[in-house]
Amino acid sequence: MTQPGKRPYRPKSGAPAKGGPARPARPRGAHPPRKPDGPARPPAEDAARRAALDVLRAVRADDAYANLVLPKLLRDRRISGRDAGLATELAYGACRARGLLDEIIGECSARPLSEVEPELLDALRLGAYQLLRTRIPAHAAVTSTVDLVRADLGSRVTGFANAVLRKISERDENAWLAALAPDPVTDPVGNLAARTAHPRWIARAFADALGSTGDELGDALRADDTRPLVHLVARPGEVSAEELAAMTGGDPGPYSPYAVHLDPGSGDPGALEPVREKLAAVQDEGSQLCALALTRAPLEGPDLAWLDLCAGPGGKAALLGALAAINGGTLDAVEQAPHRARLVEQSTGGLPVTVHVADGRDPGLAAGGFDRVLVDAPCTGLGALRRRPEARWRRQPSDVGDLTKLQRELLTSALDLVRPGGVVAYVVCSPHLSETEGVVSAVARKTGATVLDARGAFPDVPGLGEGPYAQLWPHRHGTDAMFCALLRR
Ligand SMILES: C[S@@+](CC[C@H](N)C(=O)[O-])C[C@H]1O[C@@H](n2cnc3c(N)ncnc32)[C@H](O)[C@@H]1O
Repeated sequence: MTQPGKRPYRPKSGAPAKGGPARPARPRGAHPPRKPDGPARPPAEDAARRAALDVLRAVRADDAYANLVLPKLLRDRRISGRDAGLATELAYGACRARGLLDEIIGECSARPLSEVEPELLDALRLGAYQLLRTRIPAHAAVTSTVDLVRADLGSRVTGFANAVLRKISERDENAWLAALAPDPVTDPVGNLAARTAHPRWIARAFADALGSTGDELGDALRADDTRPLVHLVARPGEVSAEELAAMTGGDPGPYSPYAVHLDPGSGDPGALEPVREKLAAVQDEGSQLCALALTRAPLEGPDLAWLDLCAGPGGKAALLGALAAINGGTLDAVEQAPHRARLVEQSTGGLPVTVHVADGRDPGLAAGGFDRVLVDAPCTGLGALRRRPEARWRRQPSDVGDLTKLQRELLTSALDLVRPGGVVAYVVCSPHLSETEGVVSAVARKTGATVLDARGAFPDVPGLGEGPYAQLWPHRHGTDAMFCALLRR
């Protein structure tokens, strides 16, 4: 069974049959001989699945990020072309669908999942994903997975793996969902959470923010399985979006005057000449819009001193610094983590930006000393799940409480640092109402700050919500789900 809208993987015709006679068991830990000039490589036909399995293991055992581990692993093992495509589909797909895969594996396992050794469970996830969400023939999915299990764990568990996978293969994904997903009438959010392989609490958070438990909620959740286009930001004063589009073969973005969208498959954006020469950088168009919203809010009086209170790694600081340079102003950029502060220094080199390694809650800067302040606060990142395949299962509802406390403290500090009449933009990459409206309304109540209608600072962007906040969405705008509130002290 394939997901609607997903391009299924089709094995190359003439590919070696995986359902053929069983190969002799390879003793545990044994691999093909190491070539003198490189690392050990598994047989070519299994290189993709081996890579995908190693990514699943790194994500589980080391808390690694799949989208950082996989490209390195493909490079190191010299996996390219069709094999790299398959490895990517399997690794990212199995990470995204993990909760759903586990539920189905649990139904087919004679023992509880908590008693299945983690390395075996990784392999079962890889096999289940192939069975349920690709067009790889069932016998190939089962046999190749059992081969990996045998190579890594020995023959003692191959019978168990084989039995579980064969049982999974008796139904397609829709049939499993019909059996396992909550009833769509009495529990529409639970049903969509299961159908789109999201934890229920995240589907609930999206439903609350959208005011939808129906089609739009489904669209929002499905957007987390799409691969985002790469967006560039043209550095103001250096190059226009039109010039950058001509230099890169991309298209100007629909909303930000500095955005360029690259075609899928245009390769590593870091290798593009305008990016190497710092005329442009990779930045989601939604992030550009939120940084611009700070500069677009109406302001009376001086407008030269700007502050970015959570600046690392420096994407918004670079855009704000370039605009400040054009206006004859300056930007102070605060970042708590020293290594991220160094990234801010790198991204803002040559601009009128001063970087401070400090806690934004008490950065040691003059109270009331700034005309405009950006708080791009640490958050759950639920608005960028499409960028982090494993994130939806790693984040926990308990994360929200700690983060909202920090967010309230940072926003309160920003309102102390801005001058009377000045503007604060509060931004998070999450639509979770506790992190968005909850934080802003609590702080506005406590400090007496005025909440402005932020939508006016997003000209020509439709579908921002009921206001006074601006909420972007991947399924509406093609951006991350960024939230922006504007407050006046
Ligand atoms: C969402 S990121 C900011 C992204 C950044 N504005 C950009 O566009 O590149 C939040 C940043 O806040 C930093 N941070 C976390 N707690 C902080 C604190 N108490 N004070 C200052 N920075 C903090 C994190 O290290 C992280 O770099």
